[in-house]
Amino acid sequence: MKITILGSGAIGGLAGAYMTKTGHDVLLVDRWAEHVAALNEKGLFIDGVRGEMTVPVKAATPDQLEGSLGAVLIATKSQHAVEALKQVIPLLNADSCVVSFQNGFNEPDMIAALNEAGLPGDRIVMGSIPNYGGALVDPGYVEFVHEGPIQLGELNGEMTPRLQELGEALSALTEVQYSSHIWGQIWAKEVYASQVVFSALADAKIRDTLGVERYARIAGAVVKEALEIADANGIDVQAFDFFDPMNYRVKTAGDTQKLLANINHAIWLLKKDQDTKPAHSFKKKGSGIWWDIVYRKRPSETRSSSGKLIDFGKKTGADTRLNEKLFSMIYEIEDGKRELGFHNFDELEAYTASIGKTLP
Ligand SMILES: NC(=O)C1=CN([C@@H]2O[C@H](COP(=O)(O)OP(=O)(O)OC[C@H]3O[C@@H](n4cnc5c(N)ncnc54)[C@H](OP(=O)(O)O)[C@@H]3O)[C@@H](O)[C@H]2O)C=CC1
Ligand SMILES: CC(C)(CO)C(=O)C(=O)O
Repeated sequence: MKITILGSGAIGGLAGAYMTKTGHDVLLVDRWAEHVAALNEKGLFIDGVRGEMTVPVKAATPDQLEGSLGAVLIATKSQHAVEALKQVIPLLNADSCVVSFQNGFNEPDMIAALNEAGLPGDRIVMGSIPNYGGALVDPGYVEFVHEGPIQLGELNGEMTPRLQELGEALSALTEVQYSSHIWGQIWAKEVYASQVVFSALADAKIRDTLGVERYARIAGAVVKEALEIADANGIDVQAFDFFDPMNYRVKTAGDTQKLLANINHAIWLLKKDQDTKPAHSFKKKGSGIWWDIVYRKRPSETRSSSGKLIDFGKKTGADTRLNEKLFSMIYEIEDGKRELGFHNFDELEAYTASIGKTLP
């Protein structure tokens, strides 16, 4: 199966390297010209949870694309998903397969862009959520930060030959979980993402933010509200390895303990592979949101992914105040109007109490 990956950073780069290594015909595409040059000259260097290796890969910039692309995986940040897709629309046809291989509610916008070009978007687009983690450190260098499965599914829930074929190719990297409810899976990652965004209010390790009960309680309240936004939209939010929505439907103090246990379990899952690698000093200490703000010094994908959660909430009249406050604090940090730091947690804690959303 020929596979073209648009956006070959942490997520796209790792998938592309492992699939290439097992003999698949993969082209890694990225708009960062130095990264593409390094990939072609030296291959992709990977370190982190599985040790070090260099994988020779084929890479190109988007303007070099021509001919048939095979299955297209879009692994940019969500704010770049549609523009990445639009670049390749002239090379697609009604039988093409395009996978949103990233976080965020990207599929409806991708379908709309394809429909606008006269292509059957709902047939072409497939959904996915990668749950392994990494960081694009330098051109040609990705740190593999934690293990995790990939969820993959047709938007109509069917098991199709192309889904199976792509799943088999991706299993060169990690476990592929076929989902008949991929939209509920995508929502689950976005609901959970509210606590990921929360942890980026300070330049600190996840264990020092979500790992502290006082802060985990605020994060839990934010995720609880996000889940209520999903409920208001009639979404069947699915569980995944870091997150079980059942644990966030809090009514009693006992329920809060279950929620805190879920957060601790997520931290354990994200960190367990790193704990066995004391020789490697991990560069990525927080989430992808933290990585963009602190390490790459640029806006994260919060506006384009979590921002849409607020739009979904407003459309259905759900209460979005806590998530809106949190995201506005991140936007202020990105716009240089607010400092990163633990004072942000104090402010959000006070706001949570002021609107009566402190967990019991
Ligand atoms: N990293 C992680 O641990 C995890 C990430 N995810 C999700 O996966 C997605 C990808 O994240 P990640 O791999 O970290 O992102 P990275 O920033 O590491 O990589 C994305 C790459 O795509 C490039 N790009 C942007 N627009 C285009 C375009 N139009 N054509 C070609 N290349 C383009 C970017 O270039 P430029 O820098 O110029 O924008 C960048 O090099 C995100 O949605 C993220 O939330 C999910 C689970 C874990
Ligand atoms: C799962 C998690 C939090 C960790 O890699 C992620 O999706 C990210 O870093 O953006």
